[in-house]
Amino acid sequence: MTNTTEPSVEYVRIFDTTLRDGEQAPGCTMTLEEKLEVARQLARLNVDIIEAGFPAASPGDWAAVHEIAREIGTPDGPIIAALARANRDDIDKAWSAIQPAAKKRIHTFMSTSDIHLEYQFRKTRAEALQLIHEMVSYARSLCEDVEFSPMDAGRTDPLFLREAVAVAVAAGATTLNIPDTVGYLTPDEYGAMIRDLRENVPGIENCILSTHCHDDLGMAVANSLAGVRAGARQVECTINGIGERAGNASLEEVVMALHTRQQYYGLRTRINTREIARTSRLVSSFIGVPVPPNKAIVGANAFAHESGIHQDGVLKYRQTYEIMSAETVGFDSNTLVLGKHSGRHAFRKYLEEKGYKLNDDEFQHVFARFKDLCDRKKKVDDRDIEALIAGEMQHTPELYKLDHVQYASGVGMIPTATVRLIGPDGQAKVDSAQGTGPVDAVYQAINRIIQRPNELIEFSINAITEGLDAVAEVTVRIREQGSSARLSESSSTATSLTGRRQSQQIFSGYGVHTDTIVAAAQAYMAALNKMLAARQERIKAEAMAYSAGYSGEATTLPVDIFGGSTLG
Ligand SMILES: CC(=O)SCCNC(=O)CCNC(=O)[C@H](O)C(C)(C)COP(=O)(O)OP(=O)(O)OC[C@H]1O[C@@H](n2cnc3c(N)ncnc32)[C@H](O)[C@@H]1OP(=O)(O)O
Ligand SMILES: CC(C)C(=O)C(=O)O
Ligand SMILES: [Mg+2]
Repeated sequence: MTNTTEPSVEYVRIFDTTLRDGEQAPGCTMTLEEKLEVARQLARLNVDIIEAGFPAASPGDWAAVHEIAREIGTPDGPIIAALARANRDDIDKAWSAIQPAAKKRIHTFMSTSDIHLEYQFRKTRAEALQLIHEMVSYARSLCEDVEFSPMDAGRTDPLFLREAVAVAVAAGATTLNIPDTVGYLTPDEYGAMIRDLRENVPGIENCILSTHCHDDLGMAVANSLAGVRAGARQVECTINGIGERAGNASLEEVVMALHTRQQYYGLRTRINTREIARTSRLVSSFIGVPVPPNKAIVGANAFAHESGIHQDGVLKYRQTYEIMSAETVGFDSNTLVLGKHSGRHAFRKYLEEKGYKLNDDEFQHVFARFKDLCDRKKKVDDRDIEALIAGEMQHTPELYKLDHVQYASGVGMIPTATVRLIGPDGQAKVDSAQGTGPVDAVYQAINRIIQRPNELIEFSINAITEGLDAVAEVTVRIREQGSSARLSESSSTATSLTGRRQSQQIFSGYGVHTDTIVAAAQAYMAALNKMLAARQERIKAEAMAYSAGYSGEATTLPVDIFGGSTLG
């Protein structure tokens, strides 16, 4: 007898059928190499039994089972099982395929529900019992570890189910797997079915009872756990819950329920839970079926918190909103996702982790802009936040504030824009202009208000993130025109007072917004504000120099430093 058939109240065997029932799901077929890789990972996960396939289905299936038995079925490795219908040929193929494994199991099955017997098999109950007896005996004559499944047990007359299971036990089955093949039962019913068999089938106490639940009504995991509560000590399940139709009980959910609620179930598995996430990713990538984000245990959101209240709680004490840790199932850590529902605690923590040092004002300002961005953009990621902070870090003196921008442009239209700026005196100034395009129109309208001649020497636009709601990042560089000032960006005002002609100063500005034209307007305003602030500084410095007795040529005339009457 193998170790899996030793009775143990404490221990639940995990029978993984990803490579058999899982692979039966439409679109989930795997190549031999992929199956082998999954089997390697299942061994790392430490499952007790790998159902490697259905060798009679095709030569390819036989070869895959054989290869898995050879490589993975080591003495310390899992039991390698193969499925066979209740006929000699299938059983022979299963048996030959698992030969290389140190620990082998033949899993044979036969329907017991009236609906299957009458319509699919065209057999009487008596004929079915006879077949079960013959084929389990035959399998047992080959292999000491034989599992029998009464297919569609969930819809089988309970008294006949007792009889069928009793026949299989008498014929030498060591594991009795009770499938709810069509996912019809509720947890109460499934648990009662297992309990009934446990209490009424002679000899069952020497066998392992097993669950095999399908998810047609979304109850596969709950049913499996009800079976365990009723005495089952093997659970058949699949990675990510893949399998026929709506799938099987998901391995990760069953295992983590037993792990997390250990006190409730009083049971353990041998699974190395830290391998769960990796196994899930591997299977998902091979079958090309993504794991839904809200999938329990392995979904991208399973350990992610976006809402501010939850983030605040988790930051203060993790268990406030987590019943298990992400690390336990093999993720690096839980995540605090920054988004529309995030609060200041999480945003501050994020900035700290990224090494940003913002003072309180900057923080409040960036946070407000972040929330504003979240309202306009579905997914705000690191790059968006970097852009927001870069914008904040510009420290541009906002002499003129962009208060309103509106534009109209399109085929057959003359691009037109209206802008409203709040000036240094707090007064709103509105103007409109036409341009060669919407950006040009906006810039012309701004120029009409500020009236500070400048040359646009660089305009670059970049989509920071992907998608239609991407954030646009605009950088502009302008050069002041018509001023007698000839200062390089790095030169000091004192140097200018020497009257030496130097390269004209260049000012850059940066804007970020989901509306490209608004980002362009912000960038231009940032550059203009820098230009005006620099001019203001120069005027102040010259005034100080004159009052201190300087008598050389003036570079800037101290008239209205902001507006249109400024002399150049
Ligand atoms: C609930 C489950 O998951 S059951 C497992 C399902 N898995 C598969 O079906 C694996 C992939 N299957 C296959 O490749 C093919 O169906 C094969 C190779 C197994 C059989 O193919 P075919 O011989 O062409 O038969 P087909 O699939 O059309 O019909 C199934 C036959 O098996 C019989 N059968 C089904 N289950 C069993 C069983 N447990 N014991 C004995 N016979 C069975 C059916 O009655 C039918 O027999 P019939 O031809 O005498 O009517
Ligand atoms: C072959 C059996 C165990 C099965 O997959 C089912 O009945 O769902
Ligand atoms: Mg099944």
